[in-house]
Amino acid sequence: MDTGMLTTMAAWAAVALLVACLGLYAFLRRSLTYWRRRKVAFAPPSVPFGNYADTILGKKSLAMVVHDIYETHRDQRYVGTYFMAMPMLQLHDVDIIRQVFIKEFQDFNGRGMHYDPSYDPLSGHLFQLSGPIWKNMRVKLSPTFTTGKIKYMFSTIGDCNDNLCEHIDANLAEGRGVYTEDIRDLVARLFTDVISSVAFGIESNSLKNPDSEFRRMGARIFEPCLDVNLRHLLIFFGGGIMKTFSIRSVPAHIHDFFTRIVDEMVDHREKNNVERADMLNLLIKLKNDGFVPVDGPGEERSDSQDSSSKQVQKLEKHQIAAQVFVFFLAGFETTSTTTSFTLYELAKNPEIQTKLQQEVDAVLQKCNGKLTYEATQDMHYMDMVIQETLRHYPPVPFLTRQAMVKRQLPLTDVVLDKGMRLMIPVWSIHMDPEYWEDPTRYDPTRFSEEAKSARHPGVYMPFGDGPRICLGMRLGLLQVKMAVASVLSRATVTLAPGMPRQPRFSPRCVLPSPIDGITLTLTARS
Ligand code: HEM
Repeated sequence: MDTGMLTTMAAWAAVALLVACLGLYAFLRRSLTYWRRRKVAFAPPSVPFGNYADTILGKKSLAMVVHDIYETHRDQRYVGTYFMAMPMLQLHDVDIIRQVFIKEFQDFNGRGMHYDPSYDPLSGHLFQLSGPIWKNMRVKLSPTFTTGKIKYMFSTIGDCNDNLCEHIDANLAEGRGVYTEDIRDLVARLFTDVISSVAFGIESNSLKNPDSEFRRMGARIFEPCLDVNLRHLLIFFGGGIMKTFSIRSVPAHIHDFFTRIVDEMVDHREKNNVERADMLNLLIKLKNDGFVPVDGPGEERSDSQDSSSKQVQKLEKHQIAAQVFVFFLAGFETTSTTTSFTLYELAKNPEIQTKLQQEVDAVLQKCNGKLTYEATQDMHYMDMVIQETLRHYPPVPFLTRQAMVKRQLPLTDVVLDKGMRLMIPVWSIHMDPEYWEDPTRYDPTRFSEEAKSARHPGVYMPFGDGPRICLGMRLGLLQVKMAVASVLSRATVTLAPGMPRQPRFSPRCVLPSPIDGITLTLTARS
């Protein structure tokens, strides 16, 4: 080919590229007028990232960007935003939010998240599903989390907690009564042990071995770095992109690890008729029978027990892997964040810590020093302390819902297109002075029965609300209580030297991740 011809081709290619760029720019500009055309107040977007440039570029966490929008549009009941060119509506009015969560839930039952089990089997889990597939799965899984089933898992959780006590006692002895620990890492390892044991029936041994395979996988899933952050953002808002480029919810080595482990465990248990007090056992029942039996007259019944539909309700093996995966995902990061921030706040608030220690001591005394399930239910001040932590540091600082049909936004005349995503700024509402006096003050008395009943029920939602409320709430709270009680019964916590009094959060993490970790000094109690 001669040089003239090459030059002409390069020129045409440049023109084509320019036209494509201009076309894309015009498309984005037009898309970004969606809310203006509908006369809905909106946060001014920019090309190409809409309102989320800082999050996509890893400069600010999604929760902070959502919070900035909340702060600058505080007077609006809802505000239009754009994730790149995709319009979303951020809801500020707590009455509208409650209608969406509860009363008109049937039209908003999705989170708008990516899932496509055909090439990404682990995406087919409860958190990412929507519509009838979600409903069917939720009905099947609900009996796995009844009080009876949680009691059934209690001894397993207790064993992991005993390891925590041994670890603290050994370190206190070695440090002659005082030592310093990265609490966030410690409890992440503890809960990795708890969840791998109650979900998979595997002793991951992460407390003793920080380099265990389960701990490495868990740490990688939530690592505060740009590629993990982008993958999480795509799961929330970029399902189309994920499908087009066959991007999976987790990197290949994590996908392979979880699917292999579950395959091996299911085969092993079925061949050897092994029964264990864990979730995998219950999921295998769902695979073989289509339902898990309820425990007694006080337990929740579920549609999954309708024998006429047992055939359609049986789980496939890949669905077991996805559900076990979400229990792992949802089960250790949320509880670690809650436990470590509770201990952090107790370290900053010694009077609250002393009061809680007194309650723990009294309850432990009643059960001869060995924590029982019933004893954990007797710790009422502990409940208030944990609830206040969850107000300050909700592990899931924002929630999403999706309009499953074209319809009006409840209590307004705004028409939502089918598929429209709704953003609920949980953390901003938890910190709004309109609902919480002096919101930055850590004060568990906000959660006395009297104070709770005097408040609008929609201003506190660390576990979400309505039919999609966290399925593992009771299990999560139990884990946190047991870990906090174990620490406080043997040590008093204070901030380690250099630990800031105001945590700084990583801009590259969808879930709150303190940049400085949470390092505390533990001093043996006399
Ligand atoms: C302190 C601990 C925890 C917190 C703060 C928490 C918070 C949440 C939140 C905010 C949601 C979304 C709810 C909504 O959209 O309305 C959720 C969903 C979920 N959580 Fe938790 N969670 C915790 C512990 C756990 C544990 C221990 C498990 C299981 C082992 C678990 C399993 C789930 C599942 C399966 C869902 C999806 C429910 C659905 O979509 O139907 N969570 N959680």
